[in-house]
Amino acid sequence: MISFANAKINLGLSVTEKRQDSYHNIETIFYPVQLYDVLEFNEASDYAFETYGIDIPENGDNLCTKAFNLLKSDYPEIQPVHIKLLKNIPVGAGLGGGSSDAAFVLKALNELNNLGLSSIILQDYASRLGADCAFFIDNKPLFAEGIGTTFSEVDVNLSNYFIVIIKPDIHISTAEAYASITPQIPQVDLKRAIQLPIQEWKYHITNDFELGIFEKYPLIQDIKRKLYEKGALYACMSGSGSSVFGIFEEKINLDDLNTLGKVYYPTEL
Ligand SMILES: C[C@@](CO)(OP(=O)(O)O)[C@H](O)COP(=O)(O)OP(=O)(O)OC[C@H]1O[C@@H](n2ccc(N)nc2=O)[C@H](O)[C@@H]1O
Ligand SMILES: Nc1ncnc2c1ncn2[C@@H]1O[C@H](COP(=O)(O)OP(=O)(O)O)[C@@H](O)[C@H]1O
Repeated sequence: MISFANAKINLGLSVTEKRQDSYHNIETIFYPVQLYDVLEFNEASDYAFETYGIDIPENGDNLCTKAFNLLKSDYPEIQPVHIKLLKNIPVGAGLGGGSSDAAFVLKALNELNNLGLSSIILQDYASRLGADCAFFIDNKPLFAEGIGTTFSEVDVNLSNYFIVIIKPDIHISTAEAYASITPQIPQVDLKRAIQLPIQEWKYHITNDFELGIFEKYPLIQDIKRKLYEKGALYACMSGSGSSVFGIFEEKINLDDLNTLGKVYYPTEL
């Protein structure tokens, strides 16, 4: 079996409160984008995991293995599997690649072993692997609050626009980004603001991580500025960074910005 685990961008993000459990409450809109990791699952006598493509900094077990172990601990009947991951989504980019891999492993194991787990149950397992992970179960645009795992529907469709993502050679740790932020009550109702014409988003929709991250890494702010200079209707850092996305009315080639970072053009498979 082959799964294509896509990335996400955050259309706006407010960090509203620090919680007792050391996490933060946030408000954001998760939007899936067509930039993919590839996961191949083959029958095996013992569990095995291999990765190719972009290097993943070691930080304990890979999230794919964590996902396998988590589900196996509750469902011992799960068959061993050999997982091959082709890593294309940049790491430490705010694109949720690791979380997506983990969510797609949960979904694949559910299917391969006929476990019949519902979306809600899979979301619960996913949220134990990472706050971002639960969104990738249903993998459709969603407004998220709480730690990013309480969802409600949102009507936003960018399929007629062209999205470009630029990832500078900067790795940002999510935990570090949260540690250096001062939570505040949002000035704007994101769910309402997203209903405005996209040309107006830049006046209303912000990402609270930008302030601190731009100060520390001015290159990331330069990328956002460049995207507007090139005609983006809206540009914003994704999640805790370091990638920045621009939404354009029409297809555009931004290869000349590759001195600032790697330029990605997410497209349907
Ligand atoms: C900021 C966001 C926005 O979508 O994504 P990224 O930019 O990393 O992709 C998410 O909130 C990231 O979610 P995720 O990357 O899954 O975080 P986790 O692995 O659960 O947590 C990593 C660390 O980030 C902090 N953390 C995470 C989520 C949250 N709501 N509050 C937090 O304070 C905690 O210190 C935690 O130990
Ligand atoms: N399959 C995976 N892909 C990417 N990162 C992974 C994976 N498994 C574990 N990780 C760890 O998760 C960290 C953050 O991953 P990722 O989700 O790509 O970043 P971001 O928080 O920017 O969305 C990495 O630094 C790495 O140590």
